[in-house]
Amino acid sequence: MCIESCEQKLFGDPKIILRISDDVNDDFKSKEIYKYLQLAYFRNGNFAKSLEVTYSFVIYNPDDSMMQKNMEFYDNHRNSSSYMYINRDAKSHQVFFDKGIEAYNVEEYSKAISLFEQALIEFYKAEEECRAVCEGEFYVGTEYPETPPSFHQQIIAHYRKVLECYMTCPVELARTSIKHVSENYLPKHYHYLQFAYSKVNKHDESIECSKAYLLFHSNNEVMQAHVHQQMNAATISPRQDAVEFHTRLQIQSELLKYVYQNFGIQDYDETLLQPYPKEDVDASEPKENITKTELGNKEEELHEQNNDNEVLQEKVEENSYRSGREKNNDIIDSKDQHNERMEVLRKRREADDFQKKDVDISDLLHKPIGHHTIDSNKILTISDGQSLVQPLAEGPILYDYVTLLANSTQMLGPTRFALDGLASNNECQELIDLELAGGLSGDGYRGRASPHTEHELFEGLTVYRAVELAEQGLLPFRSAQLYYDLSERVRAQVKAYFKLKDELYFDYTHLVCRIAIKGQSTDRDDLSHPVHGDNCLLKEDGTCVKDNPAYTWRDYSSIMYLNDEFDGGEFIMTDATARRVKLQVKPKCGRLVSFCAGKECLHGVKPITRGRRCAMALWFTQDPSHDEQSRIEAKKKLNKLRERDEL
Ligand SMILES: O=C(O)CCC(=O)C(=O)O
Ligand SMILES: [Fe+2]
Repeated sequence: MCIESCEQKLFGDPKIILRISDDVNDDFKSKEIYKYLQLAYFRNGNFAKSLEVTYSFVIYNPDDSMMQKNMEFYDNHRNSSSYMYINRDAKSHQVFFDKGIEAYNVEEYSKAISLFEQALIEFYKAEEECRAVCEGEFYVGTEYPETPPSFHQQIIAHYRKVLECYMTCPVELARTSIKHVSENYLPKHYHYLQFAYSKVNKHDESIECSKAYLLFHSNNEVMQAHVHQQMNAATISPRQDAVEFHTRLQIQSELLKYVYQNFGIQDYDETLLQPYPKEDVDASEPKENITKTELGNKEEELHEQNNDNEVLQEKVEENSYRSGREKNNDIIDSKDQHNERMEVLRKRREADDFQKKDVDISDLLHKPIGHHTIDSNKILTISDGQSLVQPLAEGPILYDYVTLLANSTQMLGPTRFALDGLASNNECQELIDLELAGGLSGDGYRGRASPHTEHELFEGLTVYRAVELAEQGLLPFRSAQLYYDLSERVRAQVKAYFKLKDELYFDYTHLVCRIAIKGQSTDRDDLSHPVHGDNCLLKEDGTCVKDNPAYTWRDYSSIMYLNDEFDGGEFIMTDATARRVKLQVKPKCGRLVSFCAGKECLHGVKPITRGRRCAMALWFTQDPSHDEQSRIEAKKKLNKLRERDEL
């Protein structure tokens, strides 16, 4: 009642306020109105204004051929150099954002920071205004044509419309033309800011921005790596502005989903529920240089997105159109400024292209995936500690005799690490002897002696069999116990390093040796173990799907190597193509590699061309229903054997 009386005072009797038709509204939205306006200005002899309106229209509607022609007319007009190209509808958040990118491109990071920060303030202000408008007038319209809607139907319809309108706000604010919305627009701010802040040594602010970005795309490897890399990251929260926005967006989306699901609404636009769809991590290469290549890509994206703008702005010249200039200072480019900006962009892109260039994999594309790889131009070889900067541990190292060799960042992807010294030379030798004495040909592979390559033999020994043989007096009890204890040592370290809160269970414990078959192993181009993910099936198109018969419940994998007296046999990790090797680790006694079991950690083993390569391979799960039963049995037997020994 109160609102109504205010409105009546201000706008008069609501009954006589005519509703603006959808057609008129649409014309305003698509800026159709400018077509009339440009003609009116032109007829009136106000070329400057006519150009301004035409330009503003064309930026938004680049496909309109009639207005494009008008634009050409102005371009060719003898006085055109004296007119400015002004976008009268430039949104201030976008203006600040574009200028932020310009500053970033010329490496003026402090300036870029203040521009991006201002862009965020403007964005959130505009988003709030947008939502306020959503709460405005509502007409049920034609949705219930036959009978007038009931009170309850009207409420649902209104509620739905308001929520849908809310959800379109961030999308509309990222719109650059009638057909183009700058994808991922808001998160990009945080992406740029995290980089800019770290450049000016504001590391806490940088982490806040990485964490803000991760709210929108929790799988982004670059941001994850950035957060992991920082010791104090756990104590820093994501930016408050992003948290508030993201939380509200999620609530709105949940409410809208509820409306769709509970009021029988089937015909709805699913994209509305998720304005920032998941980033396709698979499609992007693992980034080796944190943020730089990533930002390089973003720039290109932005460049494309602004292309229409740039083509038009290229024709701009310094001039005397004072009033417009004063009014629209921020959105005017002189030709010189513009050319200079383009040159900086071009150089930057060239540098990034160079960085992005890597070994060509096209020759491998017709070969079955996983079986053949090629080393990246920038392949990283981890062979000993000295070749790497002392890494920052992402989680605690439990044993003082252990040294961290590489963290996730240094291993060029998320959820991985390597360390040295987890087993002594004597311990390694004892396990190798154990395998020699009790290992079975093709164990774990239905007895196939060469399950991965015809050039090698494969043998394995489970912890259960080791204990069983010890029980029968065929193997030393001590060695079986050592096998069990060492695997337990690895489990504890993996759980600690990855800071896992839930329990980590063994899924499978295997002592394995791969043996080069003499005489045929030197001239081969296959792998000892083809590239794969441990919980997914690698498809020809490079995707890795968590499906039967893969061990989909596996979460983490670890290999602890026992020796180095062989040729080849490097553990390798590839990029998402599964063909380009980005990283290789040379096995040696006590060296552990640990990594995620999924598609983000595609790995394999290079051919062993001489000798016998032994390792303890362990697969872990957080699903208690897959806790390795035979291992539990083995433990019981070990306890009994110990008691027997002690008696
Ligand atoms: O032995 C290695 O280095 C890796 C083996 C492996 O990836 C596997 O058995 O799944
Ligand atoms: Fe594996």
